[in-house]
Amino acid sequence: METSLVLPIIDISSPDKISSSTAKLIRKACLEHGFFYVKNHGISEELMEEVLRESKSFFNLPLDEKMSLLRRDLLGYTPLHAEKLDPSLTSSTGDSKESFYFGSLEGALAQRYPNQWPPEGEVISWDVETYGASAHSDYGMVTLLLTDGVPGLQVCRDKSRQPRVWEDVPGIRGAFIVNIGDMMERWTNGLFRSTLHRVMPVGKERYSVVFFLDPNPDCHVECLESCCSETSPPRFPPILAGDYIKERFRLTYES
Ligand SMILES: O=C(O)CCC(=O)C(=O)O
Ligand SMILES: [Fe+2]
Repeated sequence: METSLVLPIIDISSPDKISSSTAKLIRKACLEHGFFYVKNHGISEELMEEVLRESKSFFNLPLDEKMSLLRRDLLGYTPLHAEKLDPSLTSSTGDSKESFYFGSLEGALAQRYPNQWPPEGEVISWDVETYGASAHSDYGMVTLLLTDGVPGLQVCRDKSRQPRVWEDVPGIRGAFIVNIGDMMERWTNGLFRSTLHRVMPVGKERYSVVFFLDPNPDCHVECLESCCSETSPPRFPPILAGDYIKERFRLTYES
């Protein structure tokens, strides 16, 4: 059964003076759902709309131009059906989703993982395609999601329950949807929840822009002292962030 989920909407205006009550609200949302909205984040609606417009222009480029930017070392273009976010699915076709990944613009990470960009002035307009992403949780720490308002995103709050119960997460104009990723779940010993989610096709094109905040590749991710005790020992072995992400990508692209 699919219902709409009412997630907390957290006002983060004045981040320099973020009050302890706001921090408490964020903590509560991470404990309860691993998903919430943030509003008054300081990014203008014009900029959010422009980013969605540029995305449409990029994905409307001829396939051979997009393929010339094919994903190398995690970053670049991934064509339709190249990813299967739920590697356990037995169907042979991957997700009905095209992506363009880019990372840091400067610094050591940008040198290690160079971005690929289309030539300037190449992006034009509109296309019709349906995007879907099979059930998965995100790999990193925190994800910020901007959608064009077309529905499709659903979460499953209890991944251990069968059959899975999926609830719609509607977009809220001007707000970002925020969700916790697996490495944050590992750090907090499962206290902060990395919630299973998916995107259902809704019969029309849908654009989303996603920011994945990941630890640096050489970061050791292991249970924080404050999140474990004798009665609640670490549930996940320590991992190196770079190795973990690479393995998740491998499963996504090779299954
Ligand atoms: O497009 C969306 O709403 C979510 C996309 C997503 O879950 C992802 O890229 O990890
Ligand atoms: Fe996701």
